[in-house]
Amino acid sequence: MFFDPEGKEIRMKRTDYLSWDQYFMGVALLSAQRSKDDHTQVGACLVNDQNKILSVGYNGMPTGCHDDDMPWEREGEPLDTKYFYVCHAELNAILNYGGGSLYGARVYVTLFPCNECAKAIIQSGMKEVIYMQDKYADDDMTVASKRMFDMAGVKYRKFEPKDQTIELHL
Ligand SMILES: Nc1ccn([C@H]2C[C@H](O)[C@@H](COP(=O)(O)O)O2)c(=O)n1
Ligand SMILES: [Zn+2]
Repeated sequence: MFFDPEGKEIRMKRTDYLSWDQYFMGVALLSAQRSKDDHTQVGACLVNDQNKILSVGYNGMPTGCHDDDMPWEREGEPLDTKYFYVCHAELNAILNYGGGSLYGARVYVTLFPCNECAKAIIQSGMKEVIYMQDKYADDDMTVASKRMFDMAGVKYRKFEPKDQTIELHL
């Protein structure tokens, strides 16, 4: 605390608050922590142009398909891997939204959208993707996503964290 010569407290404006990007990516990261995927946890947070959170999601098995009864393998017989079954974070966030149109919204996602989610993002009218990781950048599905985003006028940019940690004090 600081005081003026009369001993009166000088109030300082707080500067250590989260930016909108940090806040929404923080929500996406927290949502990802709900995923049972032992290899890649993904979280997504949909936000409107007034910075209101519309929906969140994470990668998980469809409702009624119990996590413990489903395969989480990455390799092997296709039917015995997770890929045919798991619902991606972005798609869950889109489907979890019960409020009408997502036109003009942006999506904060911890991993760059695959081609299937890219289609859903475009078709639901969202206009911007802010992503954290792009670990499958060289895969055809990501190349296809970027090709579609470019053609459809959906902007995408990498989230650049100021710090590597977001602290939660409970
Ligand atoms: N944008 C994305 C990309 C992937 N996912 C999900 C789908 C799987 O659960 C996992 C990827 O598994 P991996 O091949 O890395 O073992 O992430 C998603 O939700 N959104
Ligand atoms: Zn996807």
